[in-house]
Amino acid sequence: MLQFKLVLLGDSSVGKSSIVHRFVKDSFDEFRESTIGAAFLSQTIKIEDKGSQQEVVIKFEIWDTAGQERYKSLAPMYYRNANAALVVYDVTQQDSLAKAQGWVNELKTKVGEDDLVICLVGNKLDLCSGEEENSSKPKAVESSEAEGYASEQGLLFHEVSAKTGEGVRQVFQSIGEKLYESKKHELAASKGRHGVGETGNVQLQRPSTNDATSCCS
Ligand SMILES: Nc1nc2c(ncn2[C@@H]2O[C@H](COP(=O)(O)OP(=O)(O)OP(=O)(O)O)[C@@H](O)[C@H]2O)c(=O)[nH]1
Repeated sequence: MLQFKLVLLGDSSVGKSSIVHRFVKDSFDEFRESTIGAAFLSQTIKIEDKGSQQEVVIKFEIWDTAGQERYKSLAPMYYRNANAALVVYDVTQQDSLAKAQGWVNELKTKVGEDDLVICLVGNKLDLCSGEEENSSKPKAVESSEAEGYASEQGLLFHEVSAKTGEGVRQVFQSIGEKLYESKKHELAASKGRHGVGETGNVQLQRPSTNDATSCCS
């Protein structure tokens, strides 16, 4: 089993916790409370090795950070040593894309582009479907704008709804596949350099906090 550390970043209320809860527990809460500090959850997925067509199990150790401004200084503690980052914005709030872009810049400066898979995620797609008359809102961030930015920056890009579940699994699946491919290349390169293979479980960076379950929203 491969283990990867993943962090969620983004403005308050964009739906970071809701995306994680949809992925880990397949549930959604209309009245979710804002996260305090950060929350930790984990989930495994299976991906297919394209060469051998064998299934590979990937475990994500997920740090869901608090988006409120007063917790901003804590974020480096959670993105340090991360293998992947989900940078989330709300498709109905243009400002939230600017905040997401700020996080992308910070990650690229502080963690480095080669060490981190970054996925830009536009959430709350259901609000723009026009199906729910009472809650429906105009789409403030066009897909082409966010997608163009993501491709310029070399990021993965997805639009999702934590409420309906649309697209959520694909986010983690595509991150898992990308991390697995880079891990394979890394192992092949190290095998070439040292003339020896690596077998068994591969442990990647772990969260630096001792008690992973101590802080929850
Ligand atoms: N309609 C709709 N509402 C959503 C969706 N995702 C989240 N919400 C709602 O948006 C609000 C904020 O969601 P959270 O998941 O707490 O947002 P967050 O980004 O974790 O917020 P912080 O913890 O403050 O950083 C909650 O009321 C959710 O029910 C979605 O996909 N569609």
